[in-house]
Amino acid sequence: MPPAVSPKSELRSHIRSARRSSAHPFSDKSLIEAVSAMVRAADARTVAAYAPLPFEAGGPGLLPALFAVAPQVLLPVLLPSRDLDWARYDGTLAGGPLGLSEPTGPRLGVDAVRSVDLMLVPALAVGLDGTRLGQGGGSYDRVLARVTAPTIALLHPGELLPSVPAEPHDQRVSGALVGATARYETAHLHWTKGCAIPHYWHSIGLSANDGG
Ligand SMILES: Nc1nc2c(c(=O)[nH]1)N(C=O)[C@@H](CNc1ccc(C(=O)N[C@@H](CCC(=O)O)C(=O)O)cc1)CN2
Ligand SMILES: Nc1ncnc2c1ncn2[C@@H]1O[C@H](COP(=O)(O)OP(=O)(O)OP(=O)(O)O)[C@@H](O)[C@H]1O
Repeated sequence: MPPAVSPKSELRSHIRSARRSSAHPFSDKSLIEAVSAMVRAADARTVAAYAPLPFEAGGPGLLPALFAVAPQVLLPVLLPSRDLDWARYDGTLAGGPLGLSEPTGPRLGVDAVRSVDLMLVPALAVGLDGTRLGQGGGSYDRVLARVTAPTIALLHPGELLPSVPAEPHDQRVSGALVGATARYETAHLHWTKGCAIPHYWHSIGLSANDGG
């Protein structure tokens, strides 16, 4: 008998192989433009972000753009427990476990994210209710439970799904920013029902639903 494959791991493989088989230059560019506009409109001082893995939404231009627009950017450092410590991004990264690029500065502790103004969250897929499918370490379930600021997952086109498989421990994101498919499109902001859209995001010309 073949080994049982969970619905989450099946969807992870599907999205990982889809990401590997097509580049998303318009998506990455539109995500970077939208994120920069959101940071400016929110006047966010401290933004928690991530160093995109190859094929992850945002691409190699995400951090340089954020560094230029946000006074302080925090990046995750994977702990042996799979919880996440945080350190300030100073423009340099070093190789970490699992092919990750991590910041090299002083570790600020797992609670440093409690005081961010905005969190950008890596994800493979998000459901319309905000349920997030990640890499499978359970790291962001722990992190999202600590964060009160808006939490926005960055996605490539086709990765915002009607629903994704959920388990009781899954923590939802407040929204998902989905990158564009063509040169002149903008990213689309999907806001999870029940989360109020901060007023400043109405003004930045993103295509968005109206939350709830
Ligand atoms: N850019 C980024 N940084 C991040 C995360 C993330 O999802 N993206 N994390 C989120 O929690 C944490 C790291 N957790 C991770 C857990 C598992 C794998 C993993 O299984 N990687 C696969 C390859 C993935 C692929 O091919 O796309 C592997 O090693 O086989 C990666 C990161 C913290 N930093
Ligand atoms: N709050 C938690 N504390 C400890 N372990 C947890 C917690 N939440 C989830 N986990 C563990 O992490 C495992 C993987 O969770 P899940 O499949 O939801 O990861 P994910 O959200 O896709 O991954 P990631 O956040 O790292 O990208 C779960 O099976 C569970 O054992």
